Amino acid sequence: MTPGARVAAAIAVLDEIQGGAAAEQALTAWARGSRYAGSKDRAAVRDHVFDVLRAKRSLGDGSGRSLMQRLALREGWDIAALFSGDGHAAAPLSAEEHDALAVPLQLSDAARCDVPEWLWPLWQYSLGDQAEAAAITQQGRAAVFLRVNGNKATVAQATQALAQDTIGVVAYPTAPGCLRVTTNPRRIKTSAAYLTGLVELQDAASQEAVRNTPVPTDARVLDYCAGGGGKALAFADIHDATVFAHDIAPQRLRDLPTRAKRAGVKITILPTHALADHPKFDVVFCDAPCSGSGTWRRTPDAKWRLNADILHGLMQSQAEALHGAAQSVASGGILVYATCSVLADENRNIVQSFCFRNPGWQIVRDNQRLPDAHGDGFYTCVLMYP
Ligand SMILES: C[S@@+](CC[C@H](N)C(=O)[O-])C[C@H]1O[C@@H](n2cnc3c(N)ncnc32)[C@H](O)[C@@H]1O
Repeated sequence: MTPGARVAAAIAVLDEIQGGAAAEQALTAWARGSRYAGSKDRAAVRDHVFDVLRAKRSLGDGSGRSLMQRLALREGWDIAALFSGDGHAAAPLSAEEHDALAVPLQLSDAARCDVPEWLWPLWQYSLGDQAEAAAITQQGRAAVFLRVNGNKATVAQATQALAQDTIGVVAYPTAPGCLRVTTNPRRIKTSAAYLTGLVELQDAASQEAVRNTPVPTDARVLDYCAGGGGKALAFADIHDATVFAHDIAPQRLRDLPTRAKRAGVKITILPTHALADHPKFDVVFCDAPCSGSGTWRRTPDAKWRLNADILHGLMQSQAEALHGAAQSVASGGILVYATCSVLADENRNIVQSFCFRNPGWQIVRDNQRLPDAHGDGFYTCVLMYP
């Protein structure tokens, strides 16, 4: 596909999304109907679509065609070449489109920062003087990070293995075992280093959260909201602990045995009925469901789908998950509440209300990490019942 044809394809996909389709579904449907598109074409179209979605409001929130025109303008691309009408490229700009593009958009602060209008007051309340910077960071792409599985390889060995699949990485100063991918991130899942368990895809902020959790030697650790098991795998790798995984939705755990085998670690899955009778744990990590507002660079359409009702539902789930997780903490143990959100309503406010309703629990420390070049936004709070 020519660059113009890729832009035209992105316009069609964006029109589907603007019409209500989910981004991944719209991209999959386009790929299925476009067998001529190779992997590089699919990647390029996906990049266009996601680049627009991260900044949809500041690009005018119009049709796919106008969004792609504004993206091209912002990026300094040759608009006449991309909208040439040649082959499968989109039609040339009309005189009206030229005129419209020449006029800067009048944007509210929320639109300029690509935050939903209804959320802007909460965003500002949560992030204070970092509100604009954190939002603007999420208009761009996120870096890709790997965790070297210390059971299987050193950083040098993993780096060398990745290089054999032409994947470039740099070791990351903030966390031992953390690598930032510099070239060919799309090859990771088919690389020998990944398939043999030398590395896991995991954001630097998640790695940091697990690494910074105070885990006594030989502790029993429960990943209470384990989902795909990313945190459980990291606990088993980073800490000298026996690791258990639980999730209210057992089907979410289905890949964990395979992942654990690949990583060469042991993780015991505990279904809900087994948890109540199980001896309690020294550390319970509660990675609660959330808006993902610290990860919107990677899931930008989630930003635009969030509304007040959904947020309220998430806050109820968070309170329930934290309350449930607390039941499994052994006397003298610790409870960690975590989300990949930056909103106070999903983070400190949930923990404070839990402490208010459960006297005795105390916050030892909490940390709100904001999205930046070094990882996602992520909140952690360590609690104890002294
Ligand atoms: C943010 S995801 C977890 C991501 C996972 N820890 C990882 O690193 O891949 C939240 C998970 O919490 C689970 N969940 C929601 N409410 C729960 C509850 N009350 N008890 C246990 N798990 C819950 C959801 O099914 C979901 O898989």
